[in-house]
Amino acid sequence: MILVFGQSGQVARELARRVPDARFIGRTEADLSRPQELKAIIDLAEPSAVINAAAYTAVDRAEEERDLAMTVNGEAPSEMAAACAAQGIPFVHMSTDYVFPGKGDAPMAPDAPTGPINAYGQSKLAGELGIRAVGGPHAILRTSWVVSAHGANFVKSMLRLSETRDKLTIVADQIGGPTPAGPLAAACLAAVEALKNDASVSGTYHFAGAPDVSWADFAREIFRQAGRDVVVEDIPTTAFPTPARRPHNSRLDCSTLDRLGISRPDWKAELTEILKELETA
Ligand SMILES: NC(=O)C1=CN([C@@H]2O[C@H](COP(=O)(O)OP(=O)(O)OC[C@H]3O[C@@H](n4cnc5c(N)ncnc54)[C@H](OP(=O)(O)O)[C@@H]3O)[C@@H](O)[C@H]2O)C=CC1
Ligand SMILES: Cc1cn([C@H]2C[C@H](O)[C@@H](COP(=O)(O)OP(=O)(O)O[C@H]3O[C@@H](C)C(=O)[C@@H](O)[C@H]3O)O2)c(=O)[nH]c1=O
Ligand SMILES: [Mg+2]
Repeated sequence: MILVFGQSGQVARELARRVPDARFIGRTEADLSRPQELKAIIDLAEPSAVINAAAYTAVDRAEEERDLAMTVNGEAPSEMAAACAAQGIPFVHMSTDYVFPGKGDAPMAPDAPTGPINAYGQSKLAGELGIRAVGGPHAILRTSWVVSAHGANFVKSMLRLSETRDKLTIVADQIGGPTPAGPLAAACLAAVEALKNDASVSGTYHFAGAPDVSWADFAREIFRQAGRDVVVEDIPTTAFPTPARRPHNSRLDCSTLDRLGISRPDWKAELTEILKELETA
């Protein structure tokens, strides 16, 4: 039995579709702000693998709640990794493009130097370092710009804004790969299988949708596919002030994914599926 931390989040819901017999632990059963309780939960469940799909993901709010973000994203995953290592079972975790400073325009390889420029990124980097320090069989999948028919994400924000606006200004100088949560959940499961067969695939991987685009281009494709008549105006990041700084370059070099037997998903095709799901919801 696979144990999943997270229940209502984007990736947790997509995992539930693919492995209905996994056990999903929500916030009421395991609060990641209390990491010291996680080992007992894992020990008691005796899972064959653990996937952590829970995280503090409110990027702007994290600037105000640094300690909470650090506990949930930094300490909790390290505790999970330690419990998994003690049992000798695979631990799969997700991290983010926001661990990088985002300079230049070349895609970042998994071993490129990190240097987060916001509190969320710092907390996610702490989680990565903790998991690696434990040293058990693990996979860290760094992903970016996750979207799905559920939860809070850019696709749903854009559709909501289009109800009241016929023109939007969207930043065009932050570039990255929008990542559909369904294929990301499948990638987590592929990582579990790969680790079961061969623990030497342990390490950090990049998994993002292709092709890389700006948020403005992403918004235009959302409105095109959804048939919404909204004009998107390109603006620089400086014209859209937010509490958290965001990296300009979020391109992830995903070329080592073949070690897990997977490749980058085509986000435009997946967006079509997400919009269909939202229409019938
Ligand atoms: N969303 C994105 O754009 C990106 C996400 N990632 C990473 O991918 C992974 C999955 O993200 P995604 O599915 O989008 O995240 P969501 O924000 O959709 O879901 C996060 C989940 O974590 C849960 N959670 C938050 N705080 C706690 C807590 N203290 N105790 C227990 N559970 C908690 C939330 O529960 P509740 O519903 O009760 O609040 C929610 O179910 C995360 O590791 C994230 O950092 C990486 C790059 C981009
Ligand atoms: C609503 C809106 C957003 N924007 C910009 C702000 C921001 O740069 C970009 C995306 O906005 P969001 O609030 O969705 O971005 P954000 O929540 O920071 O998304 C990030 O979440 C975390 C969890 C990650 O790990 C990252 O990979 C990334 O997905 O769009 C505009 O330019 N105009 C607008 O009208
Ligand atoms: Mg957000």
